Amino acid sequence: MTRKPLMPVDEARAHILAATSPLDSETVAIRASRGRVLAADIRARLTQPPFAASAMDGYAVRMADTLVCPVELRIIGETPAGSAPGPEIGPGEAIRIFTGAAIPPGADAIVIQENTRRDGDRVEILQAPEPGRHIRPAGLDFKDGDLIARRGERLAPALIGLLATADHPMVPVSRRPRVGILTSGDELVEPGAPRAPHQIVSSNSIALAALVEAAGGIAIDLGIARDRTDDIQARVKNAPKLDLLITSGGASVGDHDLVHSALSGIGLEVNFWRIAMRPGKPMMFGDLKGVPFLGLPGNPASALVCAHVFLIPLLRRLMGLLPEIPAQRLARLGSALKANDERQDYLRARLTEAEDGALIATPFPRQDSAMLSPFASADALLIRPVHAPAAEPGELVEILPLRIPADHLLA
Ligand SMILES: Nc1nc2c(c(=O)[nH]1)N[C@H]1C(S)=C(S)[C@@H](COP(=O)(O)OP(=O)(O)OC[C@H]3O[C@@H](n4cnc5c(N)ncnc54)[C@H](O)[C@@H]3O)O[C@H]1N2
Ligand code: MOO
Repeated sequence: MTRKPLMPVDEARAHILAATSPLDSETVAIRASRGRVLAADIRARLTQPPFAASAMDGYAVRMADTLVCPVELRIIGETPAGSAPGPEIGPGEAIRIFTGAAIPPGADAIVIQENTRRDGDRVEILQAPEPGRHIRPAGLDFKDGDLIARRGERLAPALIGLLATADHPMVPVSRRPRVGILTSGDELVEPGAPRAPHQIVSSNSIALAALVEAAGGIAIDLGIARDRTDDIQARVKNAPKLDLLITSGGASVGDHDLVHSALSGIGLEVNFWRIAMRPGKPMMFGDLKGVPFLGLPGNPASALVCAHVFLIPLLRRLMGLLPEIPAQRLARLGSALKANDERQDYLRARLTEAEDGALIATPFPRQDSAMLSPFASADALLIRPVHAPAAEPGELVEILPLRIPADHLLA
């Protein structure tokens, strides 16, 4: 039996991204916006700081009075943060001022209190300030109407703070993708449920749901379908409204691998099936009556590798996220590797640091796609290109970090 050549990983990802588009938007309170993705450019609604402000506790003075120090000035008022600016300072005068307070008219420098000696309503300036020293001009951070955030940016803590500062109590964000996750297999039972000796505990939908939620989506569990066409179809048909359907298992070529035929019976149009990737070869992508469909292999490591390589970019696309700085990094290989075949390999690997600070990626010796224990302690996926020649320790290799907090893990 001859087969079409397997589709390269990059091509498969490009197909997925080309076939999907960002979801519509909604408005949320800025306090509830962490991890969401801006659906519009945002402009400042005020100038920040709105007034020239002192950056230190001390005395507002006129430069002209402090050219020769020490010099004694008369204190004509006191301005804490939150008060209206003090009266205009005339020659020989100063105002006691605190961090964040408005600079009084006439003042053009702040002398920090450590450089003064106070005596009643008089202050001795011991050291001449520099012009404008410790004064934050109005608009130092941004001005009213400035573009301060772009559509497609993820709302991380600093950006949330910026938008709050710019007087935005509500922000427009893209809707969180609703992702239905269907598991299939007669051998599977939920954790904690009674099971026969020939059954195993289902983990894929749970791990995938965790990844979907971490990436900013809403995971909707469609349960475990038995290896029967009608059960697979019924669970999909009865699902609530979805933006993406994922299945795990039943993607391969065995007599009980029914996902393709069952979903084709209810309108699935396959975009591609089988890719040049290990693990993950039987992955499928298509469209089920307008809902994108990603059929992941059942082996737990295969499902999760495919999720990192395809599902996360797909969720990013649905949320309209701007392209990120490529997540891939270079590391030194920690152990020898054999030549690779026609499938791009994603090896679960541990990262350590060399004395010079460089990363060293050492693949786990066992890479069986049924094994989750190496995956759970892996720091990265080490990517072996198609037909890569044998490699020696120390050679540079590409890795996809799993633990460095990328923005998709902030949600
Ligand atoms: N003749 C061939 N056989 C297989 C091929 C092939 O090309 N020709 N491909 C192999 C590859 S590669 C993979 S990957 C698997 C994937 O097969 P399926 O997607 O059909 O997955 P299943 O057969 O349903 O399950 C595989 C394996 O994973 C376990 N599993 C399934 N779901 C879960 C779950 N939710 N939680 C935990 N474990 C799960 C299942 O019990 C099986 O052990 O096919 C190869 N075969
Ligand atoms: O793709 Mo399978 O995932 O090689 O085990």
